Amino acid sequence: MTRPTPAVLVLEDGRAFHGTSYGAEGETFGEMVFATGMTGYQETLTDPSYHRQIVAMTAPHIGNTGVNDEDPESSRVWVAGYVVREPARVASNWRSRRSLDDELRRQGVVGIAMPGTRALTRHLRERGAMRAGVFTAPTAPVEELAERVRTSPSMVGADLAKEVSTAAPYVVPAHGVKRFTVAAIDLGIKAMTPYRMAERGCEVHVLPATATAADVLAVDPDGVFLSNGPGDPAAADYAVETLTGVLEARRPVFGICFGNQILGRALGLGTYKLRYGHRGVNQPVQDRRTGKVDISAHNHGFAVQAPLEGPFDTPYGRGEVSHVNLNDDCVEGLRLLDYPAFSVQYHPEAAAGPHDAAGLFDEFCALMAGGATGTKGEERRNG
Ligand SMILES: NC(=O)CC[C@H](N)C(=O)O
Repeated sequence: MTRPTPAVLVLEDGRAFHGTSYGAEGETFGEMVFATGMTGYQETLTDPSYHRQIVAMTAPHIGNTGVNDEDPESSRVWVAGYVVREPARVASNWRSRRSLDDELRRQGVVGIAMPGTRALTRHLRERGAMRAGVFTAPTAPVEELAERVRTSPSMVGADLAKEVSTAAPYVVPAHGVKRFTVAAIDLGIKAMTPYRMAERGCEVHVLPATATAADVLAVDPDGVFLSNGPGDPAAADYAVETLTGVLEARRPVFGICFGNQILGRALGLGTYKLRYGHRGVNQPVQDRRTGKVDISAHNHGFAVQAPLEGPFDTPYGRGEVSHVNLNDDCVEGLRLLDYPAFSVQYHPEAAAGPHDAAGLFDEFCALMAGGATGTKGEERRNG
């Protein structure tokens, strides 16, 4: 048996964790984040929102069910690096096609298996988000590697949606009878999202991140959807501009995660970086209209700054914070009261994850069925 290759994870503050190489060998840099889901490592790895992030899994065994060809959320692994405690020695599942180790190697994803994932998570919770590097077979001392980590790009100010978005538009057909046309702006969309809309009779026209309002309106959509995506929402002015054009045209709008942040910005709200973000499948979110709590899937490092108490003014009438996270009171949803638009900071498409919030897609359909308050709705009602 060959000896495992040593590897080291180095944080920008100089803290280092030793282990062995997992996946491809080499070196990689990114923002260090931890994900707490006990299941769904394939969906995590292929979520474009993790672009340029090194993801540590807090669940201690990863790879147990191998890799299948059905669960990926996109055509490739997006994480910049992968940190696990103990890789499964045997992959066992009827859908498994290959081991996770092989898949990471095939896709050139550098990772580390190390005993310290719990210590790492506690460190990030105490010190906050920071950059990191994974180095296999390292030859330089840790302090030198930390110096290199400190010269790698920061997540604050990073405009990444364009790097993961589709190059060309495509259409996901409605399942069964078509009820609505949706224009979905792909800022890093996950495969499950158009699927959830298609199951509800939506024909989904997925458009590149740089689509203009004119491109969106050319689809003549009943509703416009803004997806999740990587990077700092404060850097995505083009998406805010497109959404502003859509809002001026008074089409119904629904946004998820990055989409929630972009809607917030279009309403004149700011965004900020959370201390260490929410990534996992058991975050409690309360719908403030009903008091109902959903257990929900999350992946966000930024959040919208909005007044929690009472409606606030926006260029499109009154808005309110519709959902809050019960762990930290962070804004988890926005809703306009005088215009058919809403968004959530979490993932109702939830694969993997709880399905408590799947009804939000029905709410979007109900908004589209009600028609826009503007031209298209009027036309439908009159014609
Ligand atoms: N999943 C997402 O859409 C993430 C949005 C944004 N990149 C954040 O980290 O907050």
